[in-house]
Amino acid sequence: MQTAPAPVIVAIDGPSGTGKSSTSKAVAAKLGLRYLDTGAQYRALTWWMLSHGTDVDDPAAVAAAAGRPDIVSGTDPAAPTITADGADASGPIRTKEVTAAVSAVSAVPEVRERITALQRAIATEAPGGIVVEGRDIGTTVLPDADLKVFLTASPEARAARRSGELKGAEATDLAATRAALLQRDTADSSRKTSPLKKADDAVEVDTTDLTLEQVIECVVTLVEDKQQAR
Ligand SMILES: Nc1ncnc2c1ncn2[C@@H]1O[C@H](COP(=O)(O)OP(=O)(O)OP(=O)(O)O)[C@@H](O)[C@H]1O
Ligand SMILES: Nc1ccn([C@H]2C[C@H](O)[C@@H](COP(=O)(O)O)O2)c(=O)n1
Repeated sequence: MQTAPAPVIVAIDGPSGTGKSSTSKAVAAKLGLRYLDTGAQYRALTWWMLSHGTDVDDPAAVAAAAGRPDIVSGTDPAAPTITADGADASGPIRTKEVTAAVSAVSAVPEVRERITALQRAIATEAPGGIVVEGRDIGTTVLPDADLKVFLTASPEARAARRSGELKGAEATDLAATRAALLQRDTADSSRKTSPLKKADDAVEVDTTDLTLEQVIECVVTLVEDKQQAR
């Protein structure tokens, strides 16, 4: 009788716009794994705080509200979902207001403690394995992951990619897009608790001159190599 392969845990980290979400979703779909977007969890909590009058610039107020909403992530890579107290947060979490506030909210230790516990529970319960993407997955959330990947890309490439997703005047303002993502990288890398950082044992993939399909293929091969080596 054949035994089912042991679940595989894949951690994908990197700065904003390096392709973590697109790559992770596609890799999970190809390999039959679950998928968790941890940035969406921090964004959903930020959205809930903004909608409930929490002063997101006051770490004490953020800490006090950190445990209040129920944040639930659906982990099907073909249709990931995110809700806060039952409300669909998938649209509102992509607004400029949430993007501008999420680094401050996610820097608060009580927020990280709560969201990290959620992430670990989801990863442990994933049947067959999971691809988890974020900033501190390989270093803090899942330090025993079977494979850790750290995606990078030049600021110019990342700004051009992000610009392609925006509409109207925002889409053409490459310099402003570049400045905003570098500002978020600086905040995420310099916070005290669990900053954005490459794990020592992560494989770094520079995606600047790679197509999305090439990056996906590269990560699928890395996962398959790990599975075969077990
Ligand atoms: N290698 C690539 N070549 C060209 N475009 C890409 C590549 N990888 C991703 N993209 C595009 O860049 C944009 C940003 O990608 P994605 O959202 O996956 O990045 P991310 O690292 O998850 O960003 P964030 O951390 O801000 O959520 C998307 O429009 C995506 O289609
Ligand atoms: N593991 C994580 C994931 C995300 N964050 C914070 C920092 C990001 O700026 C923000 C939004 O993430 P994105 O949707 O752009 O991937 O959430 C974090 O601190 N740790």
